Amino acid sequence: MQDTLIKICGLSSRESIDAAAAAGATHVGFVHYEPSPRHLSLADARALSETVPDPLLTVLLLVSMGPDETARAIDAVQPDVVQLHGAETPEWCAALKQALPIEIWKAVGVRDQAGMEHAQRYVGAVDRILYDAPAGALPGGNGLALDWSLLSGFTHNAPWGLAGGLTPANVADAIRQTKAPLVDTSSGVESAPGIKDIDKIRAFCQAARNG
Ligand SMILES: O=C(O)c1ccccc1NCC(=O)[C@H](O)[C@H](O)COP(=O)(O)O
Repeated sequence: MQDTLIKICGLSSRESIDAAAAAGATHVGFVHYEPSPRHLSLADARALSETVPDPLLTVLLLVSMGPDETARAIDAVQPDVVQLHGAETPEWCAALKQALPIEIWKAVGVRDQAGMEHAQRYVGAVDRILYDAPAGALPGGNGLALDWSLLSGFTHNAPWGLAGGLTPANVADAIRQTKAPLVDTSSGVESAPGIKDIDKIRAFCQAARNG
């Protein structure tokens, strides 16, 4: 069986990137969304992404940005993946996927079975669907979990991942229950909003690898 992919999101320091790399994470996420405590300017996201060691992949998070702004952000940061975390439609995602040689992921907040069905509109339009809790104070990164039982018996027709409220204490259980091929965390490895905790990053990666 393939190892679970591990994304640590909302990083803002070289130290946390190095910790994620050393702990075996596969992806690191940079949030470009001004209301977020994890917001990075495009210049800061670019500077940090240049410090990301191979084979760690960089994910740029954008929220409901227009075409020109999106193109500017991607051009500035040069990520491996763009994670769209707002109201982006399947059509918009598909157009972006066609235009760019990088992966496009769509985060979708799901509350119930109908939400899971609705999310399937993105199959074929993106490279991965990331199932998250419904938006809270922020579109994502709220530390809220979705109902994992929605995923446990679900037939997936596209690559996917699990986000929302994952912590070092619950990630192994989440993987066992849902069989998620990728897990994503942000607030679960922080000591305060926007402040990553190196020990929690290590513990999360270890628990996910053993899950
Ligand atoms: O982290 C943010 O501040 C953020 C802001 C706007 C859109 C998305 C954001 N974060 C996304 C993530 O960190 C994760 O993909 C996901 O939502 C899990 O977050 P968490 O529940 O905190 O682990």
